[in-house]
Amino acid sequence: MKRHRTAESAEPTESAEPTAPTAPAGPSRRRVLGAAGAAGTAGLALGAAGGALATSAAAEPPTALATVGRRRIAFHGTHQPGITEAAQAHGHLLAFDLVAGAGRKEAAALLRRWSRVAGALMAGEVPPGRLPDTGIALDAGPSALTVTFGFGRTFFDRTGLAAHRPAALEPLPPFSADALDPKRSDGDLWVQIGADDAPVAFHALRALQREAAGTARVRWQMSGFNRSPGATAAPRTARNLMGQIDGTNNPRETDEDFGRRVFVPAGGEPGWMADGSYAVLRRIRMLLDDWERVPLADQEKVIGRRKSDGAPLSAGPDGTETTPVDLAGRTADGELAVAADAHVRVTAPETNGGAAMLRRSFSYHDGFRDDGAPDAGLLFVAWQADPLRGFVPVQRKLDRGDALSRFLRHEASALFAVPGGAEKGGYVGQRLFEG
Ligand SMILES: C=CC1=C(C)c2cc3[nH]c(cc4nc(cc5[nH]c(cc1n2)c(C)c5CCC(=O)O)C(CCC(=O)O)=C4C)c(C)c3C=C
Ligand SMILES: [Fe+2]
Repeated sequence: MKRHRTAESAEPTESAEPTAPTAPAGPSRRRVLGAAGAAGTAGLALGAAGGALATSAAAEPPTALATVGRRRIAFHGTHQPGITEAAQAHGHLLAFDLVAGAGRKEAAALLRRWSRVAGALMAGEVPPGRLPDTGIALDAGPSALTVTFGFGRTFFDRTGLAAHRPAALEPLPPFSADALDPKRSDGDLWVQIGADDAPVAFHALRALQREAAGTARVRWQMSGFNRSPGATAAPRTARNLMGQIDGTNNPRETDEDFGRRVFVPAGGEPGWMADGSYAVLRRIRMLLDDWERVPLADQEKVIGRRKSDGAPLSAGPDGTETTPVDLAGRTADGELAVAADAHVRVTAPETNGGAAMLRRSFSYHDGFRDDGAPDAGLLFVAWQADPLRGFVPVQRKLDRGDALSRFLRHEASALFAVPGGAEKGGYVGQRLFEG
């Protein structure tokens, strides 16, 4: 009988193949469940709580996982996971602050524990931990889980590592449209979790939070979502909560300059950030009540693309999402086809001295505000080798005159240094702590 891919059993498919094998050799969650009651394996692996959870399961070999559960992404590698892969259906973004008395040694130990836990979780295994596993993700495969770790500006002072702080972590400049909540901004440490299954994502969140106890405390947490795999007939670019296809003109891994735009080069400063990247996070609330009153043709002018299929307004009726935008294109009346303040014109690399970033965002909905408006929008996450040559110039330009900005409120902001990936047997940030 088929089993899903685990560290012990490989059943590769194109989408399930990790780019590199993961190190932890913990028991597969489904294998543990299937073997419950047999030779006490489950009790050993899960502790008392997990063993109790598993006793009702039949001692049968696990059946094949459905597509969503099978997909496994490697934890170890040149870059951390969660940057270049398509954003998953469920995401959690969390910032932690070190607790009083926790310094460099404690932080390094935490990153070591977090890396072990993340590697196991991403392989679909029961994570090692100081407490018995919660069992939240029992039965499920890896489900494309990724866990990504970053360091905020304040981390370096608190750990005596100020001399190693990247210059790129200078605070972002203020923008006129900012209405930032400091309690939901910044932070010493950042964890980005994504998975195509909601319990798998929450399981990771709890496992990582529990490992932090005594060293770091959650400062803020935001949860988001994207379309579930399989919801469309074929994989499509995501839509945001304004209904637009969003992500079309992202840099592609096949672009000649992709690596240079997104990742810090070897030989870059500081040395420990080689192969790392900088993540800018903005919680951007959408004024959906206002937006939804705007007629379709005007909504399309705001962006510069058709809503139905994402084709640029500079293309004719046969244009598609992938038709290149012609910023000089004119309508029959001689007007610019993509308006002077259209979002795609204002943000295009051509109008920003080549500035580009990889956008990998999650939508969010956190209920309703006192006035009845949805508290909903975009957890905008932008990846770049240098925020001063990616996010900052583009946001400055948006601030000065972008048709979309009047429907948006930037409510939280953070910037994190995300080091390169961990080697097998190593941990994220090792070069910072030990280099
Ligand atoms: C500072 C950078 C950006 C912010 C903030 C931002 C917010 C934001 N964008 C959309 C919707 C769309 N953005 C699109 C394209 C696009 N956006 C940015 C940058 C920021 N967006 C860039 C660099 C680009 C690509 C420009 C290009 O090269 O053509 C699009 C069009 C489709 C696409 O290419 O992705 C949409 C739609 C929202 C809703 C939003 C804040 C909530
Ligand atoms: Fe945008």
